[in-house]
Amino acid sequence: MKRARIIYNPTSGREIFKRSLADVLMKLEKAGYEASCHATTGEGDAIKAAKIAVEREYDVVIAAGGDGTINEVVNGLAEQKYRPKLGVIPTGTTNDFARALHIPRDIDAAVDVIIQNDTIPVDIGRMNDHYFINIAGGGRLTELTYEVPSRLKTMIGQLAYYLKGIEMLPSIRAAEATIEYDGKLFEGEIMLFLVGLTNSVGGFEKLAPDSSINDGLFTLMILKKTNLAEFIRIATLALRGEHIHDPNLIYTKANHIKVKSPAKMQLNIDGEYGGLLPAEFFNLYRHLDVFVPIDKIRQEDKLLENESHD
Ligand SMILES: Nc1ncnc2c1ncn2[C@@H]1O[C@H](COP(=O)(O)OP(=O)(O)OP(=O)(O)O)[C@@H](O)[C@H]1O
Repeated sequence: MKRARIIYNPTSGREIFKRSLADVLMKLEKAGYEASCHATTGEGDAIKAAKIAVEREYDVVIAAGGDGTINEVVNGLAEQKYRPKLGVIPTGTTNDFARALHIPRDIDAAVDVIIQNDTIPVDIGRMNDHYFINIAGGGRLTELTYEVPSRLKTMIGQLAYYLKGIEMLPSIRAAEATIEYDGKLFEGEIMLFLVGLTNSVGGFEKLAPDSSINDGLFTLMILKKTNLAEFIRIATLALRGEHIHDPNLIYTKANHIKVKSPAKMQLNIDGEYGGLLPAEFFNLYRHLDVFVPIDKIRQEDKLLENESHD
């Protein structure tokens, strides 16, 4: 009998998952799984729980929560030799990873996706010693480091705030940066850089419209030094996916990226504070098998290859 471990964040989103837990366990049991669960207790607990699930050789780990919980579960799995297949039940406030994989937000429908048993191998990002599923990046935000506690939104999420008129926009300053990407070199003043895995991030659903979840490549975006008006103009274009040809932006694909700066530039990884530069990024090609609604995925040519069914 296959064994599934549910790791869920009881505080995620509107705390709806707890009420469905018994139904989810029963549904999995009916589908032939021996299922058990772990409720996370706070920051970092899902990492530990995922590592324990690896030690206990579960066949499947199901992360129920928002992107923060999935990020932690992936951080617990990514370095292990044996990696259980990953199921996702998106119950958070932000569910960009699930959206990119067309995993439904309805709990029952998300469990059905796992039961249907179709998986695809998905790329995972590594920034220094940490793993990410959606996006990482950096920019020089004067003062902001101290104003905003550790739980920063993604860089682009911050852009969304700025667009809504929050007064932090003027605190983005250009800084000198050196960015090496797959043998190419950029040197100059930048406002920010982003390293994306999925196409939709923090409400910007067309941020990287051509990104594939399993081609081994990041979408690298480098926004060169601009004035405030230009910055807002480009962010507005990004809402519509029309930023990618803008001359102020380098928009390209890369597998290995190194960034350094003489300035103190802060990093962000999947919406959390990620320390300061320098940073090195690796794309871990098809590193995790994730349950997906294969019919929906098939409609997207990009993800057609290498699906598996067992
Ligand atoms: N029992 C808990 N109490 C408080 N925080 C928790 C608990 N369990 C996990 N967490 C933390 O909550 C963070 C956010 O969780 P998650 O992304 O699942 O939900 P979310 O609804 O998207 O969150 P948020 O609304 O805070 O953005 C996790 O990264 C984790 O560190």
